[in-house]
Amino acid sequence: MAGILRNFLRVVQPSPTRGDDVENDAYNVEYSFAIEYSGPVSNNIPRVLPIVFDQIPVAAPVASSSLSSDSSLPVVQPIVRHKRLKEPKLSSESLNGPCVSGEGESSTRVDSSNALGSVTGADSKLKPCDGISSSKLECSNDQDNSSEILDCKAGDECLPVESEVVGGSGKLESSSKLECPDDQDNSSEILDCTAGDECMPTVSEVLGGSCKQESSHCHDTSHDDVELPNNSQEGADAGFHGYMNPANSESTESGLSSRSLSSEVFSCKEEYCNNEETRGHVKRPSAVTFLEPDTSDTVYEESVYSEAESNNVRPKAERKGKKGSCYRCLKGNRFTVKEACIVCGAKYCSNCVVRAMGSMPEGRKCVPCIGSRIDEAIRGNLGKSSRMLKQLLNDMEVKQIMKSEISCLMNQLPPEKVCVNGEPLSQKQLVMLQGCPNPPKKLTPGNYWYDKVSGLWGKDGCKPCQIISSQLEVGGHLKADASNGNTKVYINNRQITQKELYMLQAAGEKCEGYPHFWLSADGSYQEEGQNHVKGNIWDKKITKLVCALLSLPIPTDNTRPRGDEVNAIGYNYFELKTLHKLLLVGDKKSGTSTIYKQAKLHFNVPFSEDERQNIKLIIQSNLYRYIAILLEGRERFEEESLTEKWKQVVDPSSSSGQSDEKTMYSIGQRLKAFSDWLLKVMMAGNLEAIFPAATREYAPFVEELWKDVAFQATYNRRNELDMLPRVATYFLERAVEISRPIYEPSDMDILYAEGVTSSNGLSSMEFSFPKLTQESFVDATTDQNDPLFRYQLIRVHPRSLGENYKWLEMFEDVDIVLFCVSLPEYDELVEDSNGNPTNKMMMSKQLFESIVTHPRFNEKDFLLLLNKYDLLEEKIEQVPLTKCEWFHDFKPVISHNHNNNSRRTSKTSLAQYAFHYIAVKFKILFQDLSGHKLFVSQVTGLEPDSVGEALKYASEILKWEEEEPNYTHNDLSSYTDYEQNSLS
Ligand SMILES: Nc1nc2c(ncn2[C@@H]2O[C@H](COP(=O)(O)OP(=O)(O)OP(=O)(O)O)[C@@H](O)[C@H]2O)c(=O)[nH]1
Ligand SMILES: [Mg+2]
Repeated sequence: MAGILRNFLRVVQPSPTRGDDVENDAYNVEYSFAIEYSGPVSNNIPRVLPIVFDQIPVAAPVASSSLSSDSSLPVVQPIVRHKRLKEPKLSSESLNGPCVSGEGESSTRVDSSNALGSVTGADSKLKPCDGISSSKLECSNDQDNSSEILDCKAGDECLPVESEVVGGSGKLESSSKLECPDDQDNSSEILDCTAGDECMPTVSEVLGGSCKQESSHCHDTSHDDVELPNNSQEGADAGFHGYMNPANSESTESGLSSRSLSSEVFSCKEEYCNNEETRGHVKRPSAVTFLEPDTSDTVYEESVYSEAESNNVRPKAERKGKKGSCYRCLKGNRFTVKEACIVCGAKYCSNCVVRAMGSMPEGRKCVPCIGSRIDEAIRGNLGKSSRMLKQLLNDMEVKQIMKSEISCLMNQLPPEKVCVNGEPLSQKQLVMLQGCPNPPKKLTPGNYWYDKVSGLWGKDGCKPCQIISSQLEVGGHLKADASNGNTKVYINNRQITQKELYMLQAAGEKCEGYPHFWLSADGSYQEEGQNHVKGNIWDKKITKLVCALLSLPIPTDNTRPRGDEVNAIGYNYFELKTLHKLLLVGDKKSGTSTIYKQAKLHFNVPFSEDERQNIKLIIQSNLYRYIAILLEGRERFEEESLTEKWKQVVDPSSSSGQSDEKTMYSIGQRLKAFSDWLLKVMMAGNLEAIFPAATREYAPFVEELWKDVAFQATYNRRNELDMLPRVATYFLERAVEISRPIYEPSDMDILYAEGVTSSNGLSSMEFSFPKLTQESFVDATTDQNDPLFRYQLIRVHPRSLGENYKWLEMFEDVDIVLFCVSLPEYDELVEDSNGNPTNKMMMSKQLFESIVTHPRFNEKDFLLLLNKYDLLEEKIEQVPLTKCEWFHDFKPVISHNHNNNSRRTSKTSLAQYAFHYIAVKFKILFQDLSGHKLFVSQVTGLEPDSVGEALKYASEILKWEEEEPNYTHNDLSSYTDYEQNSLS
């Protein structure tokens, strides 16, 4: 048996005895098997005691706010040093951690009343570690239960690790061995903590909280010996776990690897615990510092900081390196992708981010910033992970970090910084506000007004921006001038703004005589002093549309409070939806309505039954218009033919010499009567008035016409009819089917149909991108592929913008403008307002300039949609781009190799050249007008994917804008997916 095992398992004997032949010994290993012991039972047999996990002391994070308020909790009082200490050595021999000797978790209470901030105990005292060489720090436990805080002989100024304060006695040697001899007899456990092993909290352990128990093993003062083998593995070699402890990769730091989550809050890492401030990081006031050993044994307490206070002082990053470089390694430039600390703003490159931020228990904060308040300016970015993190960590870790970033106590909004109706909120009120079914979105510090009765909510001095749950007991009394209205019309005692007045008027309220209204949360309203409800403003569709256009809030299903839910504590920020507004605008026939409809179909935003019925009637009306154009053409063709015939009759050389009144374009009596009537109606401009009502009645004529030879002959020459739009062919091919009463328009019919969206010039829809699958989570370019991110696409026709585009003001809060230009219009003419023929591209350019320079659109993002690319490809071969004066210098260098194979390529490239050229022209124009960068996308409105990608691109731009602090320019340009069709 042993022989067989020997063959399989070549075991090298661990320690060959002196004099033996090592070579032979390697094959002389004997294997023994356990056999049942039947001898006498002795008390001396060593037993492994079961570990009761509940009794293992755990270092838990203590909220600073609770520390300050609860005097029963032990607090280490801060001590400010007098003298600047010597710069420490950053070598494996440097000693960074002071040791706090304590008895055990029961005896290591820190008394907040202790003037010296020392550890309490019968004979608490602080003293430096005497007689320790620069490479060795020994901290022995005191048998008499006294606690000692030992400082380093080497003069290193150190902060105590909280876990050490809790009870760490140890001996630290240059070999990174930490020995903790315990003189107590009752200690019976030997726990070896291997750095990077169980003592090393991984992200998931830390976040899961499991590491607390394990790491606390290392600090249990009852342990005899704690050994930490040297872990000098560098950087990437150390892997992710190595990253979690910066010390592991750069210096030997005993004790660090055994720190729990809470210990990281008061961490004492190589960079932070010595005198050297974190590179690029202005160190926040030390909670506890120690005097140099040679000055005195006495430690002075001078600080007035409480921990909570110090937490409120937000550290600011100071750049040590050149502009754009990483704050830690000082390498890189502004193109280097970096992650920013949400507190101090220090930015770290991908090599340094995990080292600088550790396990990120409070999200993306560099270690010294843990426990500090976030920069309020970037509150909106909390929980939005960056691509860098997704590349460095796995998706679960990223999710957990983002969750902690959003939900950890320290990152919550300070209640006193939110004033509602002039009064700062209490913690309870803030929780109530954020925990209600419909809380304010993106709440940041500031002054707000809240109409408790209707639920209207807005920033002080501004129109309402949301309808939140009503009847919440938060803030003071609503003031009449809360929203700075000047209309003399009041709602619930607040003078409303002009936009709200428009909304009331849209709802049918004349508002004559400056009335005062009571508006309740469900939308019902009545005039003050009258006892009957006048109506419900939300019942009318028009009110909602007007609100959407004026950026006024409309109620959601959650608006009404539901008793117990109002007071619910805890809220999930992930569930807050963000609505981004996209304004789609372009000159006439640029293709905006096609893009709008395509978006509806692409994102499965259904057309209601009513809408479908309307669309059906529009398509049928359009059909009669196309037929009328053809019939008009038929008349012309008939006349031309007759003239031709007469010419032949009078021509003596003609063989027949006979003529009749009929040509191939002549139609029968019945159809002629119909044709005459239809043309008369069209000339009188009554087509839209008579149809669609007459559609059913005249359907038989359509069928008859379509079968008629003369009509078919005309149809074959349809390209000669300027009035007939290209899209007419699509419908005329199915004229008989469409004219029938049972006709139901398909999605394609809706897409091609003219006039579906332009009846009032305004349309609006909401959509979101499809949810990501689990696998694509990490690879996803953004988080926006999440149904929680919602977008509102508002399409507006320029004719609805009024004189001098004054109604553009209604769209002041859109997030991005999608400006649509029809590419093939470069040679087309249209009459301008003075009746002069003008190039359509120049008209588009004019409209573009007007919108870009509109004061309300100064800072807006613009995405230029260069539409109808398919038509450009066709046209550019026939008509030079230089037909448009603006494009006079278009001189592409095209290969002259015109053999058959290269024909297709050269055609494509000419259109591509033209597209890029036009894009650049607009970019330069935009840069001149606004000083900003114009984004450009190539679109073919009739292709669903093309529109989908353009909208995706718009969403990416919005995302970049939001994440700008985290992304550098370099990062933005790496979205190569979109660069194929888009110019950024
Ligand atoms: N071939 C092609 N035709 C397009 C494309 N986009 C729009 N069209 C057609 O262009 C015509 C005008 O498009 P619309 O979407 O109605 O243009 P608009 O901006 O709404 O203009 P108004 O009708 O004045 O409101 C329609 O017949 C569309 O079918 C495209 O990408 N390719
Ligand atoms: Mg249209």
